[in-house]
Amino acid sequence: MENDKHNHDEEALGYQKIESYDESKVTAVAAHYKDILTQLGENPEREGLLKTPERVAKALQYLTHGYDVDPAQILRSAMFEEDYSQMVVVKDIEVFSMCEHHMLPFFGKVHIAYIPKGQIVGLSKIPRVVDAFARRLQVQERLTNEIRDCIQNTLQPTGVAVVMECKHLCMAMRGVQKQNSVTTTSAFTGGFLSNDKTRAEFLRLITANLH
Ligand SMILES: Nc1nc2c(ncn2[C@@H]2O[C@H](COP(=O)(O)OP(=O)(O)OP(=O)(O)O)[C@@H](O)[C@H]2O)c(=O)[nH]1
Ligand SMILES: [Zn+2]
Repeated sequence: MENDKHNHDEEALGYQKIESYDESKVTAVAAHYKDILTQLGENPEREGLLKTPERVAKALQYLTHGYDVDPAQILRSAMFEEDYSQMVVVKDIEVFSMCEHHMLPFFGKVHIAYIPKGQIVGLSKIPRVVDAFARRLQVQERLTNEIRDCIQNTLQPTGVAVVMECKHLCMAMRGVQKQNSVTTTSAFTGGFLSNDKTRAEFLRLITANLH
């Protein structure tokens, strides 16, 4: 009974609370990681590594749990009619994702704005949508566009703006080894695309030090 209620709540919210893992997937992925440790020249039987394959399998399951989340449903679960038609900006949202090329992290900040057209959304749902797309194998450009498209198509505001600034560990710890470079991507719809003043106002608000 308690369990039924829990599942029902998760369905309504559109996301799963990650407190449990798919044990059969953990076992399968862990077996591969045991082999990988051996291939890397390690001894998977030494004490410090005994539980490592299972930990890595769980970590990867967590870091890709966005595949099991419905981002549009997250927004739909908290949309309210409200007579407010100015820009709403949520800035400095931390984002952690993994590049699909190397499966290494990229992370930074995302700034999001929308201009409501009759409906607003619960503020916390915006970072939840970011996480739903970020906790997958990604490229920064697609992640930026997916967040924009989800907010635009679900909330149907007058415009959406997304700016993301990230460091990519595949560029810092290996490869070209540039530790300080930051990649910025952006995606706009509606007024943010067609109206220079609206876009400038958004860019001013995300760079302003108001608090
Ligand atoms: N556009 C884009 N490229 C990314 C992202 N994350 C990683 N990359 C790039 O994906 C590319 C993959 O290129 P490859 O030449 O196949 O891989 P590689 O030999 O490991 O390349 P290097 O990183 O230059 O050593 C690299 O240039 C990475 O910097 C991302 O989010 N967006
Ligand atoms: Zn990469």
